[in-house]
Parts: sequence; structure tokens; C-alpha cells
Amino acid sequence: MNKIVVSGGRTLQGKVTVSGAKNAVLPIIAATLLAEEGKSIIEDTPRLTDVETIYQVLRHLGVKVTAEGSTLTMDAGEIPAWDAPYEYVRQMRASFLITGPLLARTGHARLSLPGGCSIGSRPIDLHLKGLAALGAQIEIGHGIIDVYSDGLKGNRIYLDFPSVGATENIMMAAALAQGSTIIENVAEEPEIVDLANFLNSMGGHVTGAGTNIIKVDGAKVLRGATHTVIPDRIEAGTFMVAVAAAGGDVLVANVIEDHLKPVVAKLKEAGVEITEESDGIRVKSGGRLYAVDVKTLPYPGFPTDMQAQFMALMAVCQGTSIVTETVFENRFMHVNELKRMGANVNIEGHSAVVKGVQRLTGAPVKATDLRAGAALIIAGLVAEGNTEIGCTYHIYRGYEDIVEKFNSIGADIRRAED
Ligand SMILES: CC(=O)N[C@H]1[C@@H](OP(=O)(O)OP(=O)(O)OC[C@H]2O[C@@H](n3ccc(=O)[nH]c3=O)[C@H](O)[C@@H]2O)O[C@H](CO)[C@@H](O)[C@@H]1O
Ligand SMILES: C=C(OP(=O)(O)O)C(=O)O
Repeated sequence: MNKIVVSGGRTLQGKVTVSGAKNAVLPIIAATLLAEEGKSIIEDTPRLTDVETIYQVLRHLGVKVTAEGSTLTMDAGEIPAWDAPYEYVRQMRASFLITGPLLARTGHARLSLPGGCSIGSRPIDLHLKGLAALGAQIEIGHGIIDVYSDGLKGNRIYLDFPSVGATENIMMAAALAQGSTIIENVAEEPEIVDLANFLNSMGGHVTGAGTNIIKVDGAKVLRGATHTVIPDRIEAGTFMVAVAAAGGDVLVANVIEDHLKPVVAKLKEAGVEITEESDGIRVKSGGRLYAVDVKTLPYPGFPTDMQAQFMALMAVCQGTSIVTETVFENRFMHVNELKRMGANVNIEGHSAVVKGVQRLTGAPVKATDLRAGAALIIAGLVAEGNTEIGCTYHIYRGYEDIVEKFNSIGADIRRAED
């Protein structure tokens, strides 16, 4: 089923429950490599192709992995291999997150170099700079990267940019290094805090997660632990923006309101009625909303992973919105697809100027990346007629049961063959 077809024009009503966060569970699964003793049990794991890819990488390394519903169990007592081949890394850049823990645990990690992707060139220099500061030797050739160490040692590391992945890789390597590591200018995303909590429940000593300086005191041994993954703030934000665009009244359940502050603030500014309730966030929208400007920034700024969906909403608001992308250099591939549906958007450098139109019209379009796909579903919900979205494998990387969840709140959306 490689297409999703959305028939537009319906308002959304009811309740939708958010799954565990993709961007939290991926580093946490990588971190289970650090457990020399005991099993790690990860609850609320979303069923996503990205999750499947990372646990296949762990299986390839010799970790015993079992999946039952939303619970993953990992036994990393023995790790006979130390490589992640291209077939995995090309499917998912986050495979690179195994580098730090694998190196710390076995003294060697070999991975294919992750390439760029449709949202940017996405270098890994900061990951490598951090691992080198901990004493790793790095060799690169023929598209392969080998990272070795005969014992990592704590150090002081300053990141030139608060990279989420680099912060995670360095934290995981430092968790088994000798002595203390201080990492400055780190990412403050909630997923970093979730990883730190998991490392600490394994017997690690991580403090400062959620601020811009993290301290890791290396442990001699880490043990498997049980952990429940935080809810996915990007999935929650996607449903909130969808309700704002299509109109209706939906309770988005299983959310941490604090993680959604920038998205809530922008939706309120646009005229959406949002109330916090005991079991989630209620989103009410009717009539036409107002255009607002948005600029993506590292957390707690507006998330780049919500930029495309927000642009789909802005495409049908009253007025002109400037959407500025500062995290990735090329995250506007969805613009041409939205334009095929009648959106009036022009890219000017790092900004997109979105002039709201009265209506969009359904068209055949292509998901160029995960969040671009989500944006096209939102555009499809408000468009006249049918929107046929191709390359849906991008969408299934990051949204569990997205078709079923949208249908359950009244959308007319289905999977289809080419
Ligand atoms: C699996 C996961 O959690 N993915 C998220 C993670 O990706 P990811 O961890 O790849 O994103 P980063 O925070 O590392 O990237 C942010 C910026 O830093 C640059 N950079 C990064 C590393 C490096 O060594 N050198 C460098 O220059 C990148 O090219 C990019 O321009 O954070 C992004 C930013 O919130 C999100 O969009 C992704 O959904
Ligand atoms: C860019 C994303 O993910 P990844 O870093 O896994 O490509 C995303 O979740 O929007």
C-alpha cells in the first residue's frame, strides 16, 4: 500500500491518543547496547519502520531482541559484532546513534557513513569531534567509518551547534568512560532528558539533561532497565495542526503539555482555541484562522519537525506568513507539492513566504520526507476533492497507525495501491 488517499472537507471530532516518541525511542534502543548485564525492557515503543530498522541493527550485532506489542526486550549481554552495514544506515540516519554505545561497550564501531537526505546534508562532524575528545581514533575510507578505542576517558566538550544526535552519541559513550565528561552547548530537547533518565536507570550518572550543559560521570558497568518512552510531541503537534486546519473539536491525549509550548503558542496566535485538560490537550477550531510567522529553532524553540505541517496550515489562513527554517538548510521540499494543491508559497533564502488562499484543491503529490508527508495529509484534509500521496514509506517511518488514527476522528483517509 504505497499511497494514501485523503478526501477533503470533513471536520475532525473525538479523541486521538499519541504514541511513544520516535526520536526518544531510537537513542534509547541504541543505549541498550551499554547493558552488560540484565535485560532492558522498553515500554510504549511505537510500531514504526524506523524502530524496526534500529532493532534489526541490534539483532545484526548479536543482541537478543523480542518485540511484543509496544514492548521491546533487549538482552545485550554479548555483542559479537561491531558493524552497521549500509543497508541499515541508508534506510535511517539515526542508525548512527549506535556508534557511541557500541564503541564504549566493545572498543570498536564500524558504520557506513550516513549520506545527506532530502532535508539537508546532515554532517556528523560534531558526533566525531565528541568521540575523539573522549579518546576515540577515527578512520574514514570507502564510505566506511571505523571508530576505535582501548578505553574512553572523560573530557570537556563544547558543541558548535546543539545537535540532538551528537549530544546523544557523546552522552552514551561517556556513560561508560573513565572519569567525568562535561558537554557544553548541548541540545535541550525532551528526548535528551528521556535518554538521560534511561541511562540513569541503567546505573549511569548523568546530570543537567534539559539544560545546555550535561555532566556524565562514567560508570564501570551498566545494567538493563525498564523504561517507558515519553509521548511523541511531534505526532501530537501534527494532530493539533490538523484539527486547526480542518476545523473541529478533538482531545489529543497522552501528551506532555510542557513539550508542546511553542506549537500551542503559535496555534493560539493564529486563533485556535486550546485548553489543557486532565487527560490531554483539547483543540477547537472553526472559521478561518490568521497567518502568523514562525521560525524553527532548537528546543525550546519552534521545532523544525513541525515546520512543514504548520506551513500547510498557513497555506489556508488569512494573510501572509513568513516561515523561516534555521535548523536544516534545505527543508522546503514540501513547498512544490503544496503549490501543486494551489498553495501560494515562494521561497526566499531560508524563508518561505506563504500567502493564505481561500481553498486548496486535491492533487496527486509525493511525500518528500516524513514531515512533508504529514503536511500533505493536512493539506488533503482541507482540500476540495481527493489528494493522492505517494512515497508513503516516509510517513510510516514516524507515524504509528496514522491512517487509522485520522479515520477515528472523522477524516476520510485510506491506504491504496499505485
Ligand atoms: C532521530 C532524531 O532524533 N532526529 C531528530 C534529530 O536529528 P539530528 O540529531 O540528525 O539533528 P541535529 O540536531 O544533529 O541537526 C541539527 C543541525 O545540526 C547540523 N549538524 C548536526 C550534527 C553534526 O555533527 N554536524 C552538524 O552540522 C545538522 O546538519 C543540522 O543542520 O534532531 C533534529 C533537529 O531537531 C530533528 O529534526 C530530527 O527529527
Ligand atoms: C527529520 C526527522 O527524523 P530523522 O532525523 O530520523 O531523519 C523527523 O523526525 O522529522
